[in-house]
Amino acid sequence: MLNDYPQVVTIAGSDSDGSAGMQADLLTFFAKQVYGATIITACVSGNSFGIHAGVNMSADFISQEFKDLANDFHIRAAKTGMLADADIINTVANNYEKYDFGPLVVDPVIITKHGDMLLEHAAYETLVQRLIPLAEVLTPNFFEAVKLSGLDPDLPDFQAQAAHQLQKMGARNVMVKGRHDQDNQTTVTDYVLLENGDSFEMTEPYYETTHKNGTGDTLSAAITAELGLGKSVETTIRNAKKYVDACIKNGINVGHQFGPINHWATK
Ligand SMILES: Nc1ncnc2c1ncn2[C@@H]1O[C@H](COP(=O)(O)OP(=O)(O)O)[C@@H](O)[C@H]1O
Ligand SMILES: Cc1ncc(COP(=O)(O)OP(=O)(O)O)c(N)n1
Repeated sequence: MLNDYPQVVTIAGSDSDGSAGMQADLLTFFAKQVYGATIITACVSGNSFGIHAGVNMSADFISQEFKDLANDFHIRAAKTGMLADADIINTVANNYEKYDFGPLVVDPVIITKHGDMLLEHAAYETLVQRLIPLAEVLTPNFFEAVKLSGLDPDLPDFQAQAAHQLQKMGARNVMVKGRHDQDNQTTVTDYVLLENGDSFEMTEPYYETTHKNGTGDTLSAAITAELGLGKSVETTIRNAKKYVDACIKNGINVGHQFGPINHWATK
């Protein structure tokens, strides 16, 4: 007998240290009990000290990956991660529009929390024009929300205003993740604006740890997995936040500087 698991796909970069990128996505898909396929856009080489080299896949190769999956699989939800440049964004948008891969979670990956650039500056406009309108759920971190919305991060209600701005730019549901770079911080608050105009905040403790690579990928992959399982957008976002919180809280001892989170964690 063959068991049935929903099939989902991550359209993202490979990160050699396994802490982020499609490796974090696949670990999350496995933990969430969905089958994960991959459309690889780029490969970066690095370790817990940072990223040291990278190569991008060609547009033809990425299109072939889409075609091969579409010809054989029933993909029920998809997410994007590192897309590297405008050419790759256009290729991904064109192919996503061509095939039925279910709802799209767009994690607008621009820079890692350690300062490594994963998207060319010249590609921001393409991200806005081509990908944000395709997003069922858009999950910018605080920095990405500043870049994409153009709003002043010091506004007292910056996250809410940015979420509304990004929704006007075409994303159906927007989660603007909270800052976690401030002195004496005790909590992190993410802000969510749903398609119907409802909004809510999610606050969890702030964990002071060197092991938090891949948090954004894990969150967006968990949302994708549960969309693939047929859950509502609000439920997937709430559950994803709980999952990533557990993954950060119960760390694992891997790497000598900035390590991964723990995808085995459940609470
Ligand atoms: N140190 C931390 N303590 C608690 N929660 C965190 C911490 N770092 C990130 N998070 C949470 O992890 C999720 C991913 O956010 P973030 O790390 O900002 O994304 P990205 O990896 O895209 O920069 C969010 O829900 C955020 O609130
Ligand atoms: C290939 C690749 N490498 C690194 C990242 C960054 O992961 P993310 O979860 O977005 O951010 P950090 O929390 O690790 O800074 C990526 N998306 N893709």
